[in-house]
Amino acid sequence: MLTPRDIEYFATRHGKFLHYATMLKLCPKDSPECASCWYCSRFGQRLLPPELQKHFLPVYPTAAAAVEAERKAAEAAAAAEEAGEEAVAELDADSAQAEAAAASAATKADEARAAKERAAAAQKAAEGRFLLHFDCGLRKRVQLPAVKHRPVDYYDGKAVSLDIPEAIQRRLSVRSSLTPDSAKLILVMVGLPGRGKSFIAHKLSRFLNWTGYQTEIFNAGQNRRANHSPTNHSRAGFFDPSDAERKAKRESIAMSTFEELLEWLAGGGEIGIFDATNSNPQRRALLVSRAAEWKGWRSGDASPAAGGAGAGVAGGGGARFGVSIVFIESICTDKSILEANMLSKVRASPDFAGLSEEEALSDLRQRVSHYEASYVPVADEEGAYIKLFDLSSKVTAHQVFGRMTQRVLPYMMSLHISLRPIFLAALPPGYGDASSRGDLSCEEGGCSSPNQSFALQLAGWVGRHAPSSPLRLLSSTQASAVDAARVVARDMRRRGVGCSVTNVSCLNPLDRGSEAGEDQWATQRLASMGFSQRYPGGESFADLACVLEVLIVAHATPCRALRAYFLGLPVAECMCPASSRAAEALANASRSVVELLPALFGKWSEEIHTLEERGENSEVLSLDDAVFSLEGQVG
Ligand SMILES: Nc1ncnc2c1ncn2[C@@H]1O[C@H](COP(=O)(O)OP(=O)(O)O)[C@@H](O)[C@H]1O
Ligand SMILES: O=P(O)(O)OC[C@H]1O[C@@](CO)(OP(=O)(O)O)[C@@H](O)[C@@H]1O
Repeated sequence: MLTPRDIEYFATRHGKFLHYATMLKLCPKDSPECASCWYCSRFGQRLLPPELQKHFLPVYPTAAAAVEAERKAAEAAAAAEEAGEEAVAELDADSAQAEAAAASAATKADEARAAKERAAAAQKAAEGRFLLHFDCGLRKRVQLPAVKHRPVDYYDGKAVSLDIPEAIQRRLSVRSSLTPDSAKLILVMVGLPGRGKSFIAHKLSRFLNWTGYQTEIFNAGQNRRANHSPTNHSRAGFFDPSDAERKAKRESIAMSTFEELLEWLAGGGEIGIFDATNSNPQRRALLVSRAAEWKGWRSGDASPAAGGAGAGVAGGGGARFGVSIVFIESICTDKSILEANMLSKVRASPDFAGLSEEEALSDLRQRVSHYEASYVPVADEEGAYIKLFDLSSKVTAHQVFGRMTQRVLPYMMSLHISLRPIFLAALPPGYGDASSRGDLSCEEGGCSSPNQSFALQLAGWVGRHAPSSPLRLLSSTQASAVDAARVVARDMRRRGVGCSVTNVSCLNPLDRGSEAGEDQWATQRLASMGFSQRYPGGESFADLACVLEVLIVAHATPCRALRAYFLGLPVAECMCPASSRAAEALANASRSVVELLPALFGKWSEEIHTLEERGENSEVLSLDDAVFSLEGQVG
């Protein structure tokens, strides 16, 4: 059964969500799009399922107008016919009067015909297009205003000239030369030591892998440490730019690391992150020209004519892959941040093993001053870049185009280094994942008891374990999760701890499409699905990963997907309960909370907590606290 939230969910994911109404633009009948259309595959071509009609008030402004016009036209035609008959009847009595009546009847009949034609045209225009006005209880009923075209400014309706001024054309050609969706992307880190380059690279890699792009980091420092003795290659002197021999060695290490990256891209990788200081324009120019001449051919490959797995081919003859380079530069001038960064670096990096903290700090400072001597920030002429200033308090972007690159920018803007634990609480089966989407007993008339007891247990656990600072609680928009969040929040506030609750539909469970409700093999199937494989008429893990931007409390699938993100594990693997104890805890009825704890370098560790049979505070929470009207959610 479909619920209002199904549509809200659909609309949110498919980007056609208008505040109070959802616009579904259905495919033209029998068009090729039908085959790939989510709506068509689920509901059949252009048919509004009866269960949907039951839950929503369908308002078809154009179609309704057509029906209404048709009704009026029929009325007018009937009236005209009647008037004509009356005129004929009266013809003998008073021919002049009858003639007038007949003329008026003819006019009315003409009007009726015209109205009918208008109605038919409107009906045709409305075909395949419905405006669903839904009344889901979460949102107020609104009557959509009739859509009427009116000029919005003085450009409206005026013909355009196709002669684009030369200056604009020049800009546009640069723009379009940068826009092609290259099959491969190289992110080149730039910045002095201790500016968070490796930290950012790790975060980016985890995020991009999570969203489905094969991403790998190639770190020049790591190569140096692996292939050269630490005595001669770790101390500050090795980084002295005036020492030609050492400089050449550093260049050679960097370029061979870059070659490894290219090699990996040729083997199927999609995004390579090159982690080194890349702190001067000469080095960066070298990387750009090497990537430009590289076409994805590995030394041992057969001739270009043999083709290959290369997707989006950019560039001319014989090109195998298109590859773009974007510089990611971290600039930080805040002295106190830098001091803290230096400390964390000398404590973590093997370069400083065997030195006291003081010696290590002094060596690192000297290394930084060597780099400062030749460091030049990335300039516009060098190509595309994203620059982060002082912990992303300012972000600038230049020539950031293309599908993959555009994924990176919003992530960079929201990147932060604050440390806070994250608790994932998955609702027990029967509340989302295990049944069909939205097929919840809670949905219609309050919660069933297992859910209440889970909410009480969770509240009790949070009361005992959560910090005394305000808690931010995110839940899905499904009633069971909303309920649980509300119970926890009430309890927190009762204890005098602030708790804000946000309900977000992107935390709703994975849509299992036509397989919803087939629970006996759901877990098995879930475990064997690939990252991008979709449930028939439903969604894939990739779809889920694409919409999750905020974190916590919901149903098993989004919780497991979030855990994969934080721990940098493959989403498909984490969906399988057998893959780890934590995955199992988020998949079965064990009623657990998985705590994700920030570790060094933006990494995370996890702990599993099992909720006790009865929450500590269950006695003070009345069941009425857990049951509430969804209407109350609307401000
Ligand atoms: N955008 C940033 N600006 C400044 N410092 C950052 C930033 N991001 C992370 N950091 C901090 O920088 C510290 C050192 O990071 P690291 O990645 O080793 O630097 P680098 O690779 O540039 O030498 C980390 O402890 C991290 O907290
Ligand atoms: O070749 P450049 O661009 O100097 O960058 C590589 C160097 O960057 C450093 C700078 O300190 O990276 P990292 O901090 O990641 O270890 C050195 O270890 C590494 O040898």
